Amino acid sequence: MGGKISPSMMCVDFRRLEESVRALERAGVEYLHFDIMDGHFVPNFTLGPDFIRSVREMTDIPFDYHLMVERPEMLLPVFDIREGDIVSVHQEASVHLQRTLQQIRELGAKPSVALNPATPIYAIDEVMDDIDLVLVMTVNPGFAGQKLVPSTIRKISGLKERLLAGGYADVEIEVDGNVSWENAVKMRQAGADIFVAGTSSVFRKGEDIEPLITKFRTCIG
Ligand SMILES: O=C(CO)[C@H](O)[C@H](O)COP(=O)(O)O
Repeated sequence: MGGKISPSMMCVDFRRLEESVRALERAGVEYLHFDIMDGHFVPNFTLGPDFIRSVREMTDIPFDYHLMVERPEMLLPVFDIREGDIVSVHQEASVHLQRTLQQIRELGAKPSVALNPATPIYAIDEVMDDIDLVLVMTVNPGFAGQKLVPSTIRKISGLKERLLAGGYADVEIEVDGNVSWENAVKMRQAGADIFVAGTSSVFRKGEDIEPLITKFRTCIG
């Protein structure tokens, strides 16, 4: 099975939101990635619950919530989280990480831990039974259009080996940050399963989304 695509909704042209969602549906993307930033955990503010709910009314594509916020457990109730959605919380931001992951599971969603580039993979050893995914940040979170942190490619392959050796082959690896055509190929070879596609690949000024998604699929096939 090929890699899955989760387009970064902070990179959409908001003036053409509905049109973009329709194009993503036609292109068959597996998820929509919502970058939720609180101005504390990361130095930026982005998508809030009202915006995300308005997209929920447009489509049945499963949502991929990426909470780049402090104390994510406080915010879980404000989002319309549904069965089959992904919810990622940062290891660095959640004091009671295991409890938060359980809360996500109880909502019927797939619990995921996100790791900043400087966070080692062993930081999630004690919650391996509580997760369906690991989100490896390949840039420092906060802004689109950044350059890849090169050591994160090695981190993806290290994580893949650790998952296989530990009996967690079903845990998927998602990658986010400068997932360009070239970087996506390297990330796929290293073991990534789900690719957050942003300004580096499928959201380019003046270009149609569908052919860009088709091209992106050839990189993660
Ligand atoms: O979470 C993010 C940054 O924190 C964005 O999803 C991502 O970086 C956007 O993609 P690109 O790097 O391709 O512009």
